Amino acid sequence: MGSTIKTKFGDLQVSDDIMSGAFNSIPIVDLKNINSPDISQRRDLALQLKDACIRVGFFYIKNHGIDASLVARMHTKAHEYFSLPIDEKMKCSRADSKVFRGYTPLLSEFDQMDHSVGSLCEGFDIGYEFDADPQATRDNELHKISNMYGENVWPDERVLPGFRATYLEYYANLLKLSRNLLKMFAVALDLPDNYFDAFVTRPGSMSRLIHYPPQPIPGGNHPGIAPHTDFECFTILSQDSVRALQVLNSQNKWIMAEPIKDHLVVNVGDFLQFWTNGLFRSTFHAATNLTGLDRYSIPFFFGVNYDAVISVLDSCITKDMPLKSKTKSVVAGDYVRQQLDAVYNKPFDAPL
Ligand SMILES: O=C(O)CCC(=O)C(=O)O
Ligand SMILES: [Fe+2]
Repeated sequence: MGSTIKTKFGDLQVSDDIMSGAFNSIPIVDLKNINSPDISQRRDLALQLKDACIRVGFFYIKNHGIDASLVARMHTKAHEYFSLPIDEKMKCSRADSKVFRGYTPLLSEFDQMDHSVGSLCEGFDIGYEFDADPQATRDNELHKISNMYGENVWPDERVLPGFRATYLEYYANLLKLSRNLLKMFAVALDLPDNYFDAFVTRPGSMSRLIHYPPQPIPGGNHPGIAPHTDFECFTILSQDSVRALQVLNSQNKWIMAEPIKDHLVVNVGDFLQFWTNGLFRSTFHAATNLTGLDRYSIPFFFGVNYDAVISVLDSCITKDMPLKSKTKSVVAGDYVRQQLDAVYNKPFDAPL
């Protein structure tokens, strides 16, 4: 029993079983000491994160400091947005954006290797803007730095009052948490805790609201999002109480990432996998909503400055772990554009 999935990193042989409820296999990390003045407590946290990133590439976080009421308000705004008439949603069409921002209707995004079946989800994407970053330096015109910076598109304030303000507040809070977490990753890699700071002064981080409707034909299993890895450093996901997210474990079995109240889900993305020469796993995951209920999720994809060059860390290239990728450096914005093009415009014809 099993099947092969074609991925951007090559073919994967996966078991068809879904181990449901097995969230013991996805560790829970308590972030209460993330800002502790006691360096030994922070180092202990960094080691827990390191273990999760090496073994699984996925973990839940609790005591993360994102206010439950802010998360609830954001989910309410997502419901309100997706409940708008399609004509109103299409006024924000992503297809009109040069930087992949705005509204993507049902069945309009694809597996990066195969565009034959559209995903059963609709999405609304935003990206970095100075107003979403209380720490913004505003010392440059972003669009001159990388062609991945650009304008966000927003629904009319009269149609959806408070939508923009709530999303920017949510984004700003997630940015702060992500910059903090990245410091812990630096410690986990035996680097100074500010090692990555210069990479994230204007981080190319997108966030999206996603709505997965119930299966149109009861009993169907149309994928909501095909197996993929995320592109950036890591993703912080808020899912509602409806299950759908599955994670491929190291035995290539799907594990259901059950929703846990007030916890967020974090997964390693391609940049951290690349930086660490594969030590941290950018784990394949997918979402299919079989519940008969509407499901909403809100990923925040924490990246680095789009103009930043990411080079494999020397400390992660050893005799036992020679360089795994074809190239030693990538420009962040170029990589993300290439990946998003394969989702929306033209599939990869061969693995990377
Ligand atoms: O909705 C989810 O649970 C996962 C979404 C996801 O993996 C993505 O947008 O990259
Ligand atoms: Fe993802």
